Amino acid sequence: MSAELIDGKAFAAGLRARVAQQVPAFAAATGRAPGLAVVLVGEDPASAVYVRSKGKMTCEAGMESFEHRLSAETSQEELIALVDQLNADPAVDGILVQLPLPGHLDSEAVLLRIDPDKDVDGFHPFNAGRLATGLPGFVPCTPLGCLMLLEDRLGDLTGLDAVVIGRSNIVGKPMAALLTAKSCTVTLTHSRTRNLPHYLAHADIVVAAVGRADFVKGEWLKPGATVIDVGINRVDGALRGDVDFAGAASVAGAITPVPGGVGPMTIACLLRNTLVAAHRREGVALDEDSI
Ligand SMILES: Nc1nc2c(c(=O)[nH]1)N[C@@H](CN(C=O)c1ccc(C(=O)N[C@@H](CCC(=O)O)C(=O)O)cc1)CN2
Repeated sequence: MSAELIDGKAFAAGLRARVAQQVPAFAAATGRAPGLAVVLVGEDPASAVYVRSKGKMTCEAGMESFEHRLSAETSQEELIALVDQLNADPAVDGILVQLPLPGHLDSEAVLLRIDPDKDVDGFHPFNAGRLATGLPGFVPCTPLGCLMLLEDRLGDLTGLDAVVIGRSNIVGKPMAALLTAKSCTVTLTHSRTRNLPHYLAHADIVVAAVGRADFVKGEWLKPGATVIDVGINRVDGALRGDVDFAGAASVAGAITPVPGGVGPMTIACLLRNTLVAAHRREGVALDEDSI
């Protein structure tokens, strides 16, 4: 392996510490801590683990955690009623509905119901539009975390060739928008792109978010490329990324591991977005770029 390992776990710990540092001043100004409400419907084991971590890390940062665990049989009306209640609650600055929802629920309608100014997941179409047009809003946590890791390693991204693999609303599309805003030349590819290696051969930055274990091969990469692996695929009980790590690590300049790369950044960025939401809602000044 010649590639440098990008330690997302360590970077995320630093980000959570920077968030925590800001909480006492907010509390002094407003008489309360920033509040994050997380809604889990059903018993998906991975979701339950993520929700538990979110609650724990929210409290560790000195913020207020409101956890709502609903049964798998919860109706659309019940879930919408809870979102309405959280929208109206002044102690709640951020609302997150853990995905995926059970199949009988309409995720799009639920996400649309969240107050865009409390949408710390950045999934509401208002926030997607704000990102696409360069207006301040909330950026989805996983692509925001990827961008932070890229800027930490590469500094100014201007002019770099970036290939994003995957066109989901949660990762691929916002990732492409963020890199475009940083003046990269961005190619958004996906599982049906013809001749993916052709695009990767020129890419200084590769963000793989396609949801297929070991999909990206080392020989497709430009030597020295920075590779961000968003994939979390469970294969025979083990976690695998979307990138064939061993092959890629012998060609890339730097690469995120799975686990310990992008994953921990997701929750750290959620805490960051909650802190930002709280300050914006209360009209308290915050240097958002310093966090
Ligand atoms: N409403 C949302 N739902 C989901 C999101 C999201 O951002 N908002 N993202 C994912 C799940 N997720 C957070 O919710 C998440 C995924 C992975 C990690 C993480 O730290 N992963 C570890 C490995 C953990 C493991 O063993 O499973 C790592 O990569 O090192 C944190 C959060 C889908 N749903």
